Order: sequence, then structure tokens, then C-alpha cells
Amino acid sequence: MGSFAISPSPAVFPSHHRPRPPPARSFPAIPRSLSPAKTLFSERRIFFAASPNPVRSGRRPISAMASEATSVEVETTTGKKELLVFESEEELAVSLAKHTAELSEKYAQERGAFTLVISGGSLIKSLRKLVEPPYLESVDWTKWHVFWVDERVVPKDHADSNYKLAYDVFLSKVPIPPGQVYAINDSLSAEGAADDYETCLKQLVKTAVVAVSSATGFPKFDLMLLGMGPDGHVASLFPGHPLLNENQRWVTFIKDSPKPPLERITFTLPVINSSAYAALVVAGSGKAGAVHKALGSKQSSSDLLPVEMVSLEDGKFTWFTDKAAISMLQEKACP
Ligand SMILES: O=C1O[C@H](COP(=O)(O)O)[C@@H](O)[C@H](O)[C@H]1O
Repeated sequence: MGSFAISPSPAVFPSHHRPRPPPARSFPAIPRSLSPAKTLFSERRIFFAASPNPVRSGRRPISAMASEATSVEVETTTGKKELLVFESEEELAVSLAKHTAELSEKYAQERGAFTLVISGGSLIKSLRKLVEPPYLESVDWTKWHVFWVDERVVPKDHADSNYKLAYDVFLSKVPIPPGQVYAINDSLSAEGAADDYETCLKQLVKTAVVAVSSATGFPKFDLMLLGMGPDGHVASLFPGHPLLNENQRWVTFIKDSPKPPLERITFTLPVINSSAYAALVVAGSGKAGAVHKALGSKQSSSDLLPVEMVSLEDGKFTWFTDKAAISMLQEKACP
């Protein structure tokens, strides 16, 4: 077991990384909800069920209002998926900020803490609207506790570090208390860093900062923001890798990652699937093949992509996509 150095400390968060003190709080009205606009059926007859909350008075074109999305339910071998399809990644980012801010407010009020898990990669850029008005001022950043669903085993100032990416684009711009940003201990081996992170999570569960699933005993994060690679991987769980079967550990490590760098630590599927809310952010044509494979093709259970294995026990899982990402799924208007 590694040391408990993962616990945030001034050494882990150097003073020049400390965000400014929180500004005076005010909560302007949260923007309106997304309006489902139409229902889709895929070419391969995957069932895209009608949204449970359809627009009652007429259907607006999805481009009529900023960040308006087409909302669809997709029946897949691993259960129903809720997809929001935006015209563009820009509109997706607007809606993702709103969704995150609303959940932050809900959990800050309900239990005085908001536990957010982030990924690396393109997801981070899609969080950019959160560091702009109104959220910059209206979100209670002091309640945030930030974790990583996966991290590369590299120094925190390395170009491959998921921490560095999030810090540069997002964390350095908001006043989250530095002690509530849980980066991996980059002085440990992959094994040590995974043990250390798991120990940290267990401590935070004991102190009720992180909730726990009564059904599974795994930690239950308030919101998990996932990305997906073009191969269908999520976190550092890659297609066909034995780590997909891990069902005891909370955090594990990989030393043969198909995507560089080789060494990473990652949350396991049971932890991801215990989340209260999860959002999968998938934008751009580079992801269209994986989206089609995951949602538009029949797969046997042995062929499932990691992204298809994300299925929350007792939570709400939403895909935030754009038109380019779903371009390989043929759409037909529902009668
Ligand atoms: O390596 C990783 O890749 C995935 C996907 O990244 P993207 O840039 O293709 O969106 C990311 O979610 C994960 O956190 C990261 O370590």
C-alpha cells in the first residue's frame, strides 16, 4: 500500500497553483432545461424510444435556440441510453456547463459537498463554459471536490498529465479549495499510485465527503464526466483488456495501455457504474465510428466496447453528443 500522500497537501498543490479566494456568492436563475425536439430511429433498427418528456406544443428546429438538443433514448444490449444531440460542440459545451452547475447546486444544498470526477482528453475543453459568466460567479466552488477517473503516471507538469490539462484549462480559473482537488501522487509507481488513490477515496467515504452505494459498497460520486476514445475506451479501460473484469478494486493500474503513455491508473467499472449521475461527452467525426459500433450495431456480450459497459446501477447516464459524432447513425423522424 502506498503512502497516504494522495491526500491534498501544499506539496501536491504548490502555492502558484492555488486558485483565488471565492468571490461573493449569488445564484442567478439557472438557464432553462433542454427541450427534446424529435425522436430518431437508426438505420439498423436499434430502438430509439420516444423521449419520456417530449415537447408538448409543437417541435422546434434544434437550431432555434442556443444549446437546444435532440433528446433520444436508445435501447441497446446493455440497457437504455439517453442521448442529447447538439448541432455543434459549442452548444454541447453550453449545456454541459448548465448540467454540471445544476448538479453542483443540488448536492451543495443537499449534503454540503459536490463530488465531481473528470476525465482527461477532449472533455476538458468542453468544460470551458463553466469558467465564464454566469457560472464563474454563481457556482459555489467551495463545495467542489474534484477527482480523476483516470490519470497517466507522469509528473503533474508533464504534457501527458490529465491533472495539468485540467489545471491549465479549468481548475486554475475557479476558486476550488486546493485541498479539495485530488490529484494522483506522481512520486509513486503505477501500483503505488492506484493503492494510494483508493486509500484516499476510502478515507473520504469514511468522512462522508464521498457518498457510498448502499447496494454495492462502491463509492457513489455525484457526477462523473467521461470522455470516449475513438476506439470506444473510457477512463483507461481499453477494448478487450482484462481490467474490464475487475470487480473488487476501486482504483487499479495498467502498464500496457494501447494509447500512450503506457502506465496509467483508472477507476474500475463498478465505481463508474455506481455514480449518481454520469455524462459521456462525445463530439466530432473522429468518434462517429465508435458511436456507431456502440449504438448502431448488434454486438455479442463478449464484443462490448468499454463505453457500452457503462451502465449505472442506480443513476442517470446521459450521452452529450454532437451531430458529427452521431453522423454514422441514420436518423428517421418518428411518425
Ligand atoms: O487517454 C485518455 O483518453 C480518453 C479519451 O480522450 P479523447 O481526447 O479522445 O476525448 C479520456 O477520456 C481519458 O481520460 C484519457 O486518459
